[in-house]
Amino acid sequence: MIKLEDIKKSFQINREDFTVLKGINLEIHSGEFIGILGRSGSGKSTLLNLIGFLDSRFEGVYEFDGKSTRQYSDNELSRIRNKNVGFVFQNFSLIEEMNVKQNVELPLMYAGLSSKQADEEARNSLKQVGLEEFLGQSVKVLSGGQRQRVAIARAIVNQPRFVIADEPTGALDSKTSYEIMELFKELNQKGVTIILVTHDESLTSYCNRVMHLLDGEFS
Ligand SMILES: Nc1ncnc2c1ncn2[C@@H]1O[C@H](COP(=O)(O)OP(=O)(O)OP(=O)(O)O)[C@@H](O)[C@H]1O
Repeated sequence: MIKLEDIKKSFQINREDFTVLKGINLEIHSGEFIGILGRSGSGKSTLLNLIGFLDSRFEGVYEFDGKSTRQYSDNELSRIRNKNVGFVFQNFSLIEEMNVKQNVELPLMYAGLSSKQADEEARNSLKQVGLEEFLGQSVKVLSGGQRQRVAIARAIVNQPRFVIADEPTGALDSKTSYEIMELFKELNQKGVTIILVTHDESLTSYCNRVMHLLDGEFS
C-alpha cells in the first residue's frame, strides 16, 4: 500500500540546510500494525506528515497503491488524504465548540456527504469506540480517554485505509492508555492499518513490526 524509497527531507535554518530525513526506505502493507519508535527530534512527525500526504516537498519516491504521489496536484492529494487517512494526535485536536457527533462528522462534511449520511456514519463510528451514548455531549466535559475515543471515531469515520496515531497515549494515564491501545488493536483486527508513532517502548507489543528512527534514519 505504502512504499517510501530513499526519502530525504531538509529544512532551511538560518540559510543552512538541516536534513531531518536521510534516506528512508519503508513499505507498509494493508492490515499491518506498524510501530515507529524514536526519540524527540528524530524526525517522526516529519515522516508522518509525509506519509499522511500533508507534505509533498521531499526528495525520493512515495508510492501509494503503486502510484507515485508526484503525479497528483495538491487538490488531488487532499482528496486522497480525506479518503484514505485518519489522524489521531496526542492532544486529541478536537473542536471544543462542537459536540461529540459534530466532531466526528467533520471529515464527512469535507467529503461532501449529506447530513443524513453523515449522521448515520458518525453514529456507527461512535458505536465502535463505545461512545454512542455521548453523541450530543459537549467535548469540553469529557475525560482524556473519552476525548481520544472521539478522535479515534473521527479518524475512522471515513473508513480510511490507514490510521496515523502520533503519540496517541502521550497525554493519558496508564490504565486509559491500555484501553486506547486495546481499541487500536480491535480496529486493526477489523482490517484497519495502524501506523503508531511513539517513544514508549511498552506499546511495541501491539505492533506486528517495529522500526527505530534515529537521527532521520532507520537503525
Ligand atoms: N518546519 C520546520 N522547520 C525547521 N525545522 C524543523 C521543522 N519541522 C521540524 N524541524 C526539525 O526537524 C527535526 C525533527 O523534527 P520532528 O518533529 O520530525 O521530530 P520528532 O521525532 O517528531 O520529535 P517529537 O517526538 O519531539 O515530536 C527537529 O530537529 C526539528 O526541530
